[in-house]
Amino acid sequence: MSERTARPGRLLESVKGPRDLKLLGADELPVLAAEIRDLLVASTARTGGHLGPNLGVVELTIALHRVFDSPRDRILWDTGHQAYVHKMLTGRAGMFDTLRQEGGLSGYPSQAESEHDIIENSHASTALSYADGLAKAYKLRGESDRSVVAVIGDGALTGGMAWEALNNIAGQKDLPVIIVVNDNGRSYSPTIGGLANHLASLRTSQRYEDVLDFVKDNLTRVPVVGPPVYDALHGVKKGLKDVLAPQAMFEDLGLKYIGLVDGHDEEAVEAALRKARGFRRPVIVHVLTKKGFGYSPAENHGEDCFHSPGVFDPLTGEEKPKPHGWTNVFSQEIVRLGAERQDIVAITAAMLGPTGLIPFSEAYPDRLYDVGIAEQHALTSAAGLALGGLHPVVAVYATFLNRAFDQLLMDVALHRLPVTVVLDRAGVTGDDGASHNGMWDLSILQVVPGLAVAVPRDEPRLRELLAEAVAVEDGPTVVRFPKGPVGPEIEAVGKLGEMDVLRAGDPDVLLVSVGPMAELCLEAAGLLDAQGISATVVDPRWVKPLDEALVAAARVHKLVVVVEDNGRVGGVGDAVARMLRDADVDVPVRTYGIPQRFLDHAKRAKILGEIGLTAQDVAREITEAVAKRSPVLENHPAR
Ligand SMILES: Cc1ncc(C[n+]2csc(CCOP(=O)(O)OP(=O)(O)O)c2C)c(N)n1
Ligand SMILES: CC(=O)[C@@H](O)[C@H](O)COP(=O)(O)O
Ligand SMILES: [Mg+2]
Repeated sequence: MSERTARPGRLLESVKGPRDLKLLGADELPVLAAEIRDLLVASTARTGGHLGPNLGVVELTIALHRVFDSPRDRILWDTGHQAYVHKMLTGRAGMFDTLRQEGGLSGYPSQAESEHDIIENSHASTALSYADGLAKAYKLRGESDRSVVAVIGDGALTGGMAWEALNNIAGQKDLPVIIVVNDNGRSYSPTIGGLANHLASLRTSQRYEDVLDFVKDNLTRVPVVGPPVYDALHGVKKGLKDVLAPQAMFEDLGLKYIGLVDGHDEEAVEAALRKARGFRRPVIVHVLTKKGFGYSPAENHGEDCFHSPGVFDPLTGEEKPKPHGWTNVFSQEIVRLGAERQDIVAITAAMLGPTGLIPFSEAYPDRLYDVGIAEQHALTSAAGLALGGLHPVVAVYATFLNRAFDQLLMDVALHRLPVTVVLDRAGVTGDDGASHNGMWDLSILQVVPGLAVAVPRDEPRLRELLAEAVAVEDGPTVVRFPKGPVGPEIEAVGKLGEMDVLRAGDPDVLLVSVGPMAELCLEAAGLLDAQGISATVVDPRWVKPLDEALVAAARVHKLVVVVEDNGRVGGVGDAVARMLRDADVDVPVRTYGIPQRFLDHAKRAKILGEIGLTAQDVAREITEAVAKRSPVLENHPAR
């Protein structure tokens, strides 16, 4: 590839929208594709982002925008992580140096950015349902000439919602929904399950590999592909078609099927899409692509084809090393616990690497279940495993647990089953925007009877609380921790019931620190001290159920303050207030947490500053609150 900048190349620069794209000649498209790949690599190298998935859909996206008339026709991207190319072709190529930066381009489709983005997704397997609804709406409004195209990956196709939607779409013969299955054989890691095995048996056909290699060598490495190359290419493709049977499965469901289509042959994809558009009924276009295509460090990145690298060197693909993080600690500890306890099994919903379960899967391959992007199934399957005498540990991002709430409530908790849910990426995550902040779990989990929730403040506490969680055998447990590096170790100076006292104070303020908020709380306590306000800092460790010792502690303080990296509504702060109310303790309770709104993408530290989750903000507000209630403190010489 040529030298990379985060600026679009000449041809890409000239494409201000799909209309310009349609004017390009066939000979210009490989050049455009190469420029898009250059920009993808250059920009994600600087900002991090979903490189592999986007490298794989370059030709597919070009073809989609040449065939359909967006935004009148609607192109929906399932999950939305692979929409960078779509952004580039809809007038946003010049903004890629701002990708995932504050005020810059979002990493997912965004209505605010473009009329070409109608859904703001990023949780997987939803696009077919949106498409179903949109197409029904257009039909009812007499706009059936509009096409609705949903692009869904083989990974997202493992999600239950996708199958619920397929069932609906297939049942409506006059609904012009085009489902493009972008089949690259991978989620983060290879896609699992019966469907995936079936697709894999076609993909791994040697003939097909030959085609991909041929395309790779001839189509993308030269700026312009001449007729001899295409002739040869189509010759090979014809051979391929003769050998591989179409997917009977989709046709059996009642969907028209077009495939297999070589997703890196732009002309072939265009032809397939035009044919699909002509049907005016539900149709599947089965496109084969290679994740990371055209950038060898991604293609050869065995673990996940550079699904979402952080900052990296664009020339070598070498990633900036990540500091020791919470996920690593969990990763090590679950392996250790697995050695002690043969009944511990682990479950991931298609996120083996990101949740730190690779070492567990290597140590105990028979005790690891990747269930696909299927969080709901993960929880109820865990219930089954527990009913069968095992102790499942379900490792999932906090934001994705939202989907499996009912399963946790009814299938696990109602049965008082020993399932431990480990929530990674809890709290403000930042770069991935509104949908990826883990800011709801501590609120929704409050209502689950019999569930115990632990929030470790540092590495030793994560090890300790995880061990305590898997030791619980009469009901479910949750352990939650944030994204990123684990902070300094904070030793307790005493105990109040089962709570750790991190700082002993006089009876002014009781600071209840939730997990990693301990650092902030101790700093705030120091700032308060300078103002003549004494703060006791406690870490409950288990935030559900709350320790009864909190009631006695609250009674002897003038103000109780709860600091949590979770939505302010319904979280630990509200639970503390309720507990004190129920115990007739008349002391004001303040909660510092995430305001109840969807947060724009930015760095975590920046967001925390903006929402007032800093030691300075918390100390200042406490000082004001205390001053209002205590004339003695108001007259303190420090102020
Ligand atoms: C409900 C949900 N669970 C997990 C994820 C995390 N996730 C993001 S992309 C991805 C893999 C998607 O695979 P696929 O649809 O095949 O797209 P590809 O990246 O291969 O193009 C996963 C598991 C998610 N976005 N949503
Ligand atoms: C699209 C998606 O849901 C994930 O790929 C997400 O972007 C991962 O973020 P992390 O970098 O926190 O693993
Ligand atoms: Mg895939």
